[in-house]
Amino acid sequence: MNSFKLPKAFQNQMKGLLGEVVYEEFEKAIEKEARTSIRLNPWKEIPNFEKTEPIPWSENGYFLESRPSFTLDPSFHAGGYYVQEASSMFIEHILKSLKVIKGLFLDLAAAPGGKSTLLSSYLGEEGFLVANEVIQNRAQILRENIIKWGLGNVLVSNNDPEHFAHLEGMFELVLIDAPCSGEGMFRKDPQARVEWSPDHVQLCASRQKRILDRSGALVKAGGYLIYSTCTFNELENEEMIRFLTEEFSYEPVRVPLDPNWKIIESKVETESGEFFGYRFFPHLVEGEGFFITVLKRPQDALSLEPKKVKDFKHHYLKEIGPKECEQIDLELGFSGNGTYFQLNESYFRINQDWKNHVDKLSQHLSLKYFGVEIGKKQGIDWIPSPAWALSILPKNKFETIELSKNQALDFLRKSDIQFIDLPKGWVLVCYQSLPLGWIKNLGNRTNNYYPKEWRIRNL
Ligand SMILES: C[S@@+](CC[C@H](N)C(=O)[O-])C[C@H]1O[C@@H](n2cnc3c(N)ncnc32)[C@H](O)[C@@H]1O
Repeated sequence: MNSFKLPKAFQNQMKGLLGEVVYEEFEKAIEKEARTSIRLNPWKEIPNFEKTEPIPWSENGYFLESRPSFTLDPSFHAGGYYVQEASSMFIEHILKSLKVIKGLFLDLAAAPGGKSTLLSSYLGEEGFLVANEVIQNRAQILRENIIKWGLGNVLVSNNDPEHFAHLEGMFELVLIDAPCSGEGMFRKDPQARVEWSPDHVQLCASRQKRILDRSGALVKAGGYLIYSTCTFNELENEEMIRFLTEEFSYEPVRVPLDPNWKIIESKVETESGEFFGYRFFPHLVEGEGFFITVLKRPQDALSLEPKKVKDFKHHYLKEIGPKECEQIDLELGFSGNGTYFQLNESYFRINQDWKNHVDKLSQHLSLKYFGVEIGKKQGIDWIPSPAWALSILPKNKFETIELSKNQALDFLRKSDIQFIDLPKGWVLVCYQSLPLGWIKNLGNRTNNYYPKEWRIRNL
């Protein structure tokens, strides 16, 4: 039983939404323990994962029997899976059922990266995602999670929604997982109950309007805007659909539902017709409270396809010419259509198809990461970066060793590990075949190159 009582005004609001009788069930449900679920990385296989109960709307989502210590599981640090509550995974169903084109996506409020890793998985090698977070230290966590997920199809930026003004009509899909009053988190996060008040709901709604005001025009013609919150009240949900349809031209989208899922469809009357929202109540769904809506940008809206910049100039990003890119690919054992940029001496690789987009994005956004950071070049040698180890790019030029669980945890603690017969030079260390990072055998000692800021502490 939670020691933080539900605020009276919240109880009344929910009774208004659900009725007195159903409210009782709702209240009982939020006093119960939340179920733990994970979403597997479809590009990284965990050999020993025993598939548990699947999440009905997600191909890669599973409920776990109990909550293990994820920190003590090396496969988690290797980006083999992401811990995410089940309702949020519904985005996968939306993308698949609407067959959203795998183009340029934007996740405007992305940290810590739950939904970004889902979008990255959906896009795979065919699309590219801008994962943006306004708060600097949260953008760092987002960067770490994107690097560990490892697909190389993401650019992480640290900007206010305001800074996207020059990118109107550029995105196939814009996701706004808005900061909200967090009513759907009352079970998982009791502190959310303390912070809740009707005034806070109003404050969140004003902030959401500000964010939507700056993002409504970013979607290209025929593309989609997805808006979601982890709160139940109408002010932060249905009202935002009304706001969007008043400010921008959008068409309604209805998402197919299986009645067994018990997701509640909400119909919203607007001047532009009837729109739809989807609410996840914890007494009906095995997941946290959630609201999501999808809107489609009409075909006659603006679209922006970035053109090739002839003389790309940037104050810290350097473009690498095609000849040198080919040479690097050859040296590192990559095939396919990669292109490189250099930033602070380090080389970053992206799929050539997204180069013009990255050129354009880099002119307007504060980049924290993009593609895969390969590493630095020292003479004819490469100093491989931790991000390359964690990426799905090949690492065939290096020796590899498989670690036991205890050795893997020592590596992740950045401790020294004793090895017998370790090859000389850079060695890729893996746990259950999933790469974790690099060590370098200098003969008389071995250095552990796991990033200091990611190391696991006190465990
Ligand atoms: C619900 S969380 C996002 C969770 C994330 N999408 C995920 O699935 O892991 C909302 C995010 O919005 C960010 N945020 C707060 N104020 C904001 C603002 N004014 N504009 C844009 N984002 C904001 C917060 O820092 C937070 O990371």
